Amino acid sequence: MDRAQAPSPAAAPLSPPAVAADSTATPVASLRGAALSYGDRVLWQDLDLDVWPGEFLAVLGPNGSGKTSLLRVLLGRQQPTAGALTVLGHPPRRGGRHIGYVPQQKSLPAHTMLRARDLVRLGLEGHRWGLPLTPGTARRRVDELLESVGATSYADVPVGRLSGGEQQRVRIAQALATDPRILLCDEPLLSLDLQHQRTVTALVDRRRRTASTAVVFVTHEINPVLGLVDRVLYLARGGHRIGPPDEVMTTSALSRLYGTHVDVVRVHGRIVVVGAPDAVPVHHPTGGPNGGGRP
Ligand SMILES: Nc1ncnc2c1ncn2[C@@H]1O[C@H](COP(=O)(O)OP(=O)(O)OP(=O)(O)O)[C@@H](O)[C@H]1O
Repeated sequence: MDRAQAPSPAAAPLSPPAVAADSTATPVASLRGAALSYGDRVLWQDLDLDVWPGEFLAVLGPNGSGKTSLLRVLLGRQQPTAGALTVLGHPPRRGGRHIGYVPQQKSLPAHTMLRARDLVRLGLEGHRWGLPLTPGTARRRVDELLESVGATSYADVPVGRLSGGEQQRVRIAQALATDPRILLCDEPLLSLDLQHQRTVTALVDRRRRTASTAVVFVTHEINPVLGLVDRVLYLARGGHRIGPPDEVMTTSALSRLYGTHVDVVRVHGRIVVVGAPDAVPVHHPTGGPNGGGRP
């Protein structure tokens, strides 16, 4: 598939989704012509995207398609190879304020003695500028954050002893400590059972509804968040497709993106993708007029 046939990567910035119907809203993150390559391997390119306050953007794609790398770019931990990018009106930089990050879940070592409240406190202190919080204020804020995710009962338990789902709640409390206007979540549902998946998605959804925090949610599985998603950004083979789930999660859209026939079927309200290649073949640009075609 060459670039002329590439699935219409948004050529112009997209309109705010319904959730951001306020015409005066400004995007919390904007990418124009953004690209990321490692060596001659293009993960994504020509990415034009505005993320709106209160929007729930799901980022999908096979292993190695560059989902985590996109979050790293938004966090200022990775420079895009091309294009322009702003987050909360500025070029992203490490430790930026009002950006919450829930990293990909790795079980915390069993011997970790940090308690749940210590992790949340780190989130609170790590992002503060100016005068430090008084101990009483910090403690109250930590308690509020733990309560907001239903983690009060294990606030003083070392996190290494918590279950995966409990640890995930604490991570979300930590991410909310920055009072984020954009919340970046990297596969927060991984290895959680259905009940914990529901809890985590409900927490994230509540935050965006009560505080208009934009959510960029990397996931392998759209079904647990299907009812919440405003738009999908699907990355594959160095290309991408952006739009509402009904436009992106279709046989024709994903077949074009993958360059091979892929079936997308809906069964009992769930979306099942059949035949998508698991991993991303390495893509070498040929250096054509649009920055490189496909092999
Ligand atoms: N610093 C780096 N240098 C070179 N290659 C890298 C670097 N960081 C990531 N990669 C490669 O870029 C590709 C995309 O990685 P990334 O973690 O963004 O993918 P992903 O879509 O999040 O994958 P997964 O679904 O498996 O988590 C991977 O093949 C990875 O090995």
